Amino acid sequence: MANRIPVIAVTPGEPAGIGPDVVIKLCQQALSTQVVAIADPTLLADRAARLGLPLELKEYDATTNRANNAQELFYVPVSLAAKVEVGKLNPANGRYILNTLDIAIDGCMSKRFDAMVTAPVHKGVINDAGVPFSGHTEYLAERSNTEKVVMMLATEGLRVALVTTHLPLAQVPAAITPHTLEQVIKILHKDLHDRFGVEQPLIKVCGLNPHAGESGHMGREEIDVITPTLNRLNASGFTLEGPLPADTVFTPKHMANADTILAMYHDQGLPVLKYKGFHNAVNITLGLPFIRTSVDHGTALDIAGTGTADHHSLAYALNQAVLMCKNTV
Ligand SMILES: NC(=O)C1=CN([C@@H]2O[C@H](COP(=O)(O)OP(=O)(O)OC[C@H]3O[C@@H](n4cnc5c(N)ncnc54)[C@H](O)[C@@H]3O)[C@@H](O)[C@H]2O)C=CC1
Ligand SMILES: NCC(=O)COP(=O)(O)O
Repeated sequence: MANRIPVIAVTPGEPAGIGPDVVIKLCQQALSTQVVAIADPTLLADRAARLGLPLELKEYDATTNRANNAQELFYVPVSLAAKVEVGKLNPANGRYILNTLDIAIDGCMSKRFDAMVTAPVHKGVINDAGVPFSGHTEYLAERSNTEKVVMMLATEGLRVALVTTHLPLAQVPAAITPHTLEQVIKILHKDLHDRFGVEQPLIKVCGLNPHAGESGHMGREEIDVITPTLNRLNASGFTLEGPLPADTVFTPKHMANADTILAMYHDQGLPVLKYKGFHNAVNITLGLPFIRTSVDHGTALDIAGTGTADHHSLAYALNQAVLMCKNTV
C-alpha cells in the first residue's frame, strides 16, 4: 500500500443501539485514515440530527483515497428494511445488519478494504430474525471459510484471549479438547509473533476449574486435557505456563511478564479485562485472512441516541486496525 492510506470499513452494527452514535462521534474530528461506514445513510443522518452533531455524508468512491475530514463520513449504502426506533430492537432489520457485515467481509477479502472495524450487534435480535448467529467472531470465520479463529481483547497492560467464545456454559468443558486448545494456542502464538512483534510469546493458560482443579479433586480437565496439551506444545518450542488458577493469574505478579492470558471461556477472562479497561479496549479476531477489530462494549440500548455513549473504544479499535494494516503494532 505504498502511497495509499488504509481504507477501513466500519459497520455501525445494531441500528437501534449506540453503534451509529459512536461512529458519528468518532467522525467529529479529522481522522488519519479513510473510514467508510457500511450503512443506510438515512440512519446516520437521522442519528446525527438527533445527537445535534454535524455530519457530511459522502458516498464512497474507490478512486478517492484520502483521510476523512472532521465531521465527514464516507459510506457504502445499504438499505434498512424498517424504520429505526432508537433503543428498540426490530428483527425486521436483522438481515440489514448481516448485509452490512457481508459487504465489509467481501470488501476485505477482495482487498477493496484494508480492514474492518465493527460496532456492536445484538446477537438475540439476529436470531429472532431467523438467522442462527452467535457473534461477529463466529460469523466472520464461517463467512471467510476459516476453520478456527481466536477472540482476543486488549487494553493497556493486559491481553486476554479465549479458548471458547459464545456458547452456553454447560457446553464449555466438552468444547475444550486437545485439538481445539492446540489450534487456539498456535493461532495466538503466530499472531502475537507476526502482528504484535512478540518474539517468543509467553502465554499463561488458565485452568477450567476452581484452583485449576486442585490436583483433580475439583475437576479433571486440567489433568486429562490441558496439562498434556501444554506439555506437548512446550516440547515443540512454545512458551506456555499453566494451567494456572484463574483467580490468581490476573494478579500483578503474573500479569507483569505475560504476553497474553488465555482464558478457557468468555466470562472467565472478559470481566477482568473490562474491569481494567472498559472504553479503552479493543476486541481483535486472530486467525482471519483479513484484519478485524471491534469495540469492547455492547449495543447499550438504554443510552442510544442520548449522546452519552463513549466512543473511545471505537477509536481504539480503529487505531489498532490501522497499526495492524501497517504491521507496526
Ligand atoms: N462487539 C459486539 O457486537 C458486542 C455485542 N454485545 C451485545 O450487546 C448486547 C447488550 O449487551 P450488554 O451486556 O447489555 O452490554 P453493553 O455493553 O451493551 O451495556 C452494559 C452497560 O454499559 C453501558 N455502556 C456500554 N457501552 C457504553 C459506551 N460506549 N458508553 C457508555 N456506556 C456504555 C450500557 O449503557 C450498560 O449500562 C448483547 O446483545 C450483547 O450480545 C456485547 C458485547 C460486544
Ligand atoms: N464479549 C465480546 C463479544 O460479545 C463480542 O463478540 P463478537 O461479536 O465480536 O464476536
